[in-house]
Amino acid sequence: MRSIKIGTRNSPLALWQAREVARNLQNNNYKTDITPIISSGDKNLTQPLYTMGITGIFTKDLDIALLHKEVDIAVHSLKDIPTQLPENLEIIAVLKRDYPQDVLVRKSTSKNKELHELKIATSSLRRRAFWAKHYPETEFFDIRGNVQTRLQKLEDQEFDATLFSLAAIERMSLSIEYEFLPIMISAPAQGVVAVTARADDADIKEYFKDVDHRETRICIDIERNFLRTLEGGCTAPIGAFAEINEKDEVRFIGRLCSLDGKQSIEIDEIFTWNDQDNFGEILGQKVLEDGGRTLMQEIKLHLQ
Ligand SMILES: NCc1[nH]cc(CCC(=O)O)c1CC(=O)O
Repeated sequence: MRSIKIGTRNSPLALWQAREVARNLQNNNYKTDITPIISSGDKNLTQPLYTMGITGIFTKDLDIALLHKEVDIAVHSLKDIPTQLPENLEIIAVLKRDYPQDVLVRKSTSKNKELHELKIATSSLRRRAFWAKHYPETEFFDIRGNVQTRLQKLEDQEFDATLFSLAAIERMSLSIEYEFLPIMISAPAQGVVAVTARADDADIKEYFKDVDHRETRICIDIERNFLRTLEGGCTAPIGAFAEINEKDEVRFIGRLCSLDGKQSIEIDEIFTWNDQDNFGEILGQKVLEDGGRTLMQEIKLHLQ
């Protein structure tokens, strides 16, 4: 049997996620081989990128490696994968979601401040807007880089706190203090590891049939269809979280917010799932009709 070539970005979090998928495959007696893809930019392509519909900055290089058959699968944080995949690529499996929440991490010298006093470092439109909705006087700072770099910047720079995905903290086994934030709604598909592959690779798709986690798949389909319905190719402060309760119903919470957090449209619904209805689209349409269309136009104008 061939060894399955796993493509991944080179960050510690990405490598952890790739190893997690490898562990899953090894449990089913498949051989694996992890290939970190470092470079971005030009590879010698005969076909222009735009004709392949490649958009995501985090996923682009791995999309190309897949399409060139340099790797058999790619592993990503699903929240980094655009709602529109390049032609002939598919999400063939998602792992069980564990930690979807955003959490607050303070620097050691800011432990005693009130939430509304904190200077917050985050480059996420969603995290800024949702935070500003509750604490409108907040001063925000940009922060980029992987989890470890961001923690170092937190200690070195003038801001008090930053927001992380709890999944990232757990996966990196970081022993840091964090606080849950009921004011946040996580990004669509946050906390979920996804595997992409070529849509016509029947062997690979067969290997992953048992890996795909059904409940997670149901929830992320709703969240991503909600996002796709709202955004129309533009990034905006959008939160979406679906979960299946003890009665086998789906609870969905979603939010579209203006960039400054002053206006927001919320949705909180419980429904019985079936595979005929596109609930994500139905819920997204609801938000659009409830003032979301105007809000999205304003956001697009601001971001241009
Ligand atoms: N924004 C980058 C990013 N993409 C995926 C994760 C973490 C893993 C996940 O939540 O799926 C992170 C870091 C973060 O949000 O703090």
